[in-house]
Amino acid sequence: MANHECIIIAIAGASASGKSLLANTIYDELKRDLGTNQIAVINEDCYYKDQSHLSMEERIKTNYDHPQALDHDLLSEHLSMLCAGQSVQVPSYSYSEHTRTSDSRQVSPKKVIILEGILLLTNAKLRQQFKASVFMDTPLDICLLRRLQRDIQERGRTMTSVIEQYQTTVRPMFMQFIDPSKQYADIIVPRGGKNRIAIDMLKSRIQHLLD
Ligand SMILES: Nc1ncnc2c1ncn2[C@@H]1O[C@H](COP(=O)(O)OP(=O)(O)O)[C@@H](O)[C@H]1O
Ligand SMILES: Nc1ccn([C@@H]2O[C@H](COP(=O)(O)O)[C@@H](O)[C@H]2O)c(=O)n1
Repeated sequence: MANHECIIIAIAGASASGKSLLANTIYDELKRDLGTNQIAVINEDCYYKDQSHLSMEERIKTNYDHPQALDHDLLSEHLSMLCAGQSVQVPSYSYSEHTRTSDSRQVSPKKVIILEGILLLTNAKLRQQFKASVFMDTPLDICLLRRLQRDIQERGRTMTSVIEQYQTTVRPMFMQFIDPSKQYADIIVPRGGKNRIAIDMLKSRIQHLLD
């Protein structure tokens, strides 16, 4: 597929603010009209830098909420390739191993790409690639409760480790990088990923851009 035009929508905001839920809801509802070949969700977390050369003790010390933890150059390159009609291999990431796995996911060019991730709006090069951007404005206490539950159930963490990480890096980096990046969003969504009016507005905007 050469000279492929694509619409990239970015969804940013705090950890556990409902980014994945919003991205996956829009994906599920639009794929019925567009077909699965025409829309994909890509998670910024897949672009955390590989740390296989570090010991587990060192990996645990990484600040995963700082922009430097992510390979935004590779993400930007992959978006350019997709928009140029080329397939990409999206890395696969393990939250329990704190590094990339040996797997990857092939993503072929799509008309619509929904990106979701905490630090997407902090990077000027990435921002230029987005047709529209969203910031999830969910209260931080709600995010913390959801993260606590999710990280213990799904990411192999303990209550103590989630609280420790939240105090040392997650909250400070939200204040330093993520919250200020809200200024770059086109749409600010309150109350999280089940906000029906926001879901419908974004779907309409995407349909409009496709027409
Ligand atoms: N509006 C909501 N009501 C109840 N639970 C929610 C809501 N939004 C998100 N969650 C739950 O909170 C957790 C984090 O949501 P998620 O969409 O994965 O956040 P993010 O992608 O921003 O980290 C998930 O377990 C999700 O099911
Ligand atoms: N090895 C890692 C990598 C990332 N994190 C945390 O993930 C959060 C971002 O993912 P969301 O799905 O919550 O948006 C981020 O706040 C990192 O702290 C981690 O704990 N370990």
